[in-house]
Amino acid sequence: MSLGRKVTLNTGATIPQLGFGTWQSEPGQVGEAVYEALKAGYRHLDLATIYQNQKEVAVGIQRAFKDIPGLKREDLFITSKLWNNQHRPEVVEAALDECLAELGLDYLDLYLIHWPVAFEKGDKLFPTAESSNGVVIDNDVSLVDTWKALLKLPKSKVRSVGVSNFTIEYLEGIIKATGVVPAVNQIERHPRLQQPELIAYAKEKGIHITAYSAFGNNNVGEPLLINTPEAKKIAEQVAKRTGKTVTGANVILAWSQVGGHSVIPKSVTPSRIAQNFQEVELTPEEIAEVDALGKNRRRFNRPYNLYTPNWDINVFGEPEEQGAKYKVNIGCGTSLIILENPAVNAVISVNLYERTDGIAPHSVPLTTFNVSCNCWQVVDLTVSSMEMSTPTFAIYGTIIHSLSLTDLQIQENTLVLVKSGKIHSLDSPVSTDHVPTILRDRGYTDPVPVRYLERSQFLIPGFVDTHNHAPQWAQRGIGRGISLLDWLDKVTFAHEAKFKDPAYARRMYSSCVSGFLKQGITTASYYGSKHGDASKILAEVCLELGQRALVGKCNMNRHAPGWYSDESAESSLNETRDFLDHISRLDPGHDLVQPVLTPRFAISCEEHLLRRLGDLAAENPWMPIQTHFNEARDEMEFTKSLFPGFRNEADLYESMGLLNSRSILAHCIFLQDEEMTRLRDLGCGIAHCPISNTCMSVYMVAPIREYLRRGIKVGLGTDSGGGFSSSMLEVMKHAFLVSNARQTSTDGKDASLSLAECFFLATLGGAQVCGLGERIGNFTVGKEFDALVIDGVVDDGVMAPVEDEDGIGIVFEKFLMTGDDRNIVGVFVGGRTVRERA
Ligand SMILES: Nc1nc2[nH]cnc2c(=O)[nH]1
Repeated sequence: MSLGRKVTLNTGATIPQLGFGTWQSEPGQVGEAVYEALKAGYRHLDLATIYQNQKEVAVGIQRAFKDIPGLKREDLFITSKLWNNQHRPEVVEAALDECLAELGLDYLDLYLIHWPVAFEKGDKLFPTAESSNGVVIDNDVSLVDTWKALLKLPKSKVRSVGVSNFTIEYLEGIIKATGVVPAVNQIERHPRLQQPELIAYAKEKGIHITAYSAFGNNNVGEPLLINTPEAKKIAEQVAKRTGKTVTGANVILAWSQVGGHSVIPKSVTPSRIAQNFQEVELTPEEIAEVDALGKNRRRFNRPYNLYTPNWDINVFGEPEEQGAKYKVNIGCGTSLIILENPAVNAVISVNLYERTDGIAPHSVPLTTFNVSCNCWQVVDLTVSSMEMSTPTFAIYGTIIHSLSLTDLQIQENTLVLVKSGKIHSLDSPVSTDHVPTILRDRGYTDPVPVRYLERSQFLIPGFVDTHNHAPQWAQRGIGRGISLLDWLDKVTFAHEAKFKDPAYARRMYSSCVSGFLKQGITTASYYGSKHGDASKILAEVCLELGQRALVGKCNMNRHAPGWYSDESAESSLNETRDFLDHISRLDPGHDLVQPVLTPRFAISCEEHLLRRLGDLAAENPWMPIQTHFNEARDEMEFTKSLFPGFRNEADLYESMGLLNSRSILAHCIFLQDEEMTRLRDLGCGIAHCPISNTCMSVYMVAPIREYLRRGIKVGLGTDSGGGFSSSMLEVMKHAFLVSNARQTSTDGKDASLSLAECFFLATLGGAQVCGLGERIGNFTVGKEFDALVIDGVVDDGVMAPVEDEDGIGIVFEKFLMTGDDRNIVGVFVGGRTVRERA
């Protein structure tokens, strides 16, 4: 029998590792074969439009539904593939519809881009021109274009999307451009083409690998791998060891799944279909014997010079493909350098153009610089999207931002000019007629792209989340109404422990960071898990997706289960140092990502560890520090019992060298008078997290008005997962609500926070708490352009409707109180668009 193993994709769907393939299964046989496979127990079917047999496959599936008791659509995992003449974005959904119609299905479990090669769009599966004997390549549509189109496909029609025959370079390109990691890469893989680099890359990114041509290929006159004497010998050994009938095919199929991959053998012979399903497990020695079959590397499926009609394109970058005319058009960050006025040995001027649409270079040069050159050349440069210089552009419309706690500015008819990621100038009010003159006055003779906001739109600074536990992304909403320490023990540690697995970490962090960006959080101060490696991945994901972030490896060497605790103070420190080095190498200027020292809280750190972290803080006088501080009564009492020699938590952390103007102190519910004075004098910041504070066993309200009155810096935090919401709009509302409760409980002494004050705390206040007040938080000239385009009128939103008589102040209030991420239609970080709602 099959071992019935399934693995989880990065979309959360599960895929059976042993599947059934239909490539090269003739119509007339394939329907029967699929039916036999389903009867034998296969539940994963691999199909494709180009196999031209899907209508018959459909018959086999329907017959199986009738004959196999209890078999339902949701029991099957069905993959199909977009063919090469369907890459143009405008035809992708229609192609899927056609595929579903052929199969008689409502949805696919997985839809793949079959090849990183686009053919001319149209009815012909292999379009050819009279002038050549090869297929017509359409190199004006890029992989990024097609991938984006797949990402837009409705979930109702396809559950997961992925790619096939993609190299690392192509995967990198589409991930960098969209931030979305394909669920699957289906590749030729067998002992003679093991592809270790691609496998390692996929593991790190959380991409599942499905192997096709696992037995080799019988089109080329070479024996299938399963029929080689070596495979047969291993099969005999396994048969002897297990007492089962074992074929070479069983051996190769078992080998193919090592590492969690899936494999899709094809057969139309019922006995073989059934025998392939009799799975075996190999010992490490047997696996090594199969590995050894790979001595003579062989790729069987290379379109250039192998397929008929020929594909004149270099897909895998292998020596055999060097003569190909075309290279794959990846799309992301592919820029053209066009040399102007070239002269031998002269310094010449170069314009770097961004290729924005995959069709033609954008007409606006991103930047101009000089190089020495001694020949004519046009160079194709590949630059990652983050490395690419940010374009100059302007936005015209209403801007809303805070200059201070009490000064909210609503400025209509404003022109914001953004250059090199920063706010170059801000003119207000100006009429649209004057925009060209202003840009000329600023020295722009070439056209600068200007985005004119619509009447329902306005610009606000990006939100700053001062307290966020990235590894709690999947546990949001779990475990309310219990005490903090119980919640950590019963819910949280087990969730965070999963980040030991880098593939899980990458998958979860990609989802988390893009989820926060979508909600307008352009800066987050993240606690990682205790794992240094996973925390590095978190920082990498922030960089890749373009989010500004403080990222910390959580220090915790006691009062947590052994399976989720740093081994010792020393190992905790070593891992932290290694983590800091890594981040400094990743982003040496801390332009986007910087490390933050993160002792979880005093309960989880021995005194020695706290002191040594204090030393690290002193050695790195720029580095922020974050911890939980006076969050709950049980936590405070336990801390006191562990550190009886200190008057309070402020005294404790200050003595350890962890309290200064770089400290971000989460919660601060119960501060003694002396502590408030110390926080103010030392310039510490408070991360106010009203959602989690009101979700535990006790309803806790931090006296924010008092802190503000005393001049202590305050920002807002989602505290996502302790807080159930990852939306700063929700946090602002809660901040208002709990301040209202506080107003009542203090008989009006602590006035509630106004909406404008909450907005300040979510933007500039948060930036100040994170030590970024000079760089972001509002639209002061010279600051980096971290901004959100808000639209009060979106088709699919639920914000209170904007009425004709509503002034912009009312629209803003409606957005803060009733809007959500659907109203956030554009997100910029450092002048780069990191999110755009279609
Ligand atoms: N809210 C919250 N408080 C903590 N104190 C220590 N760890 C945590 C945590 O993960 N969340």
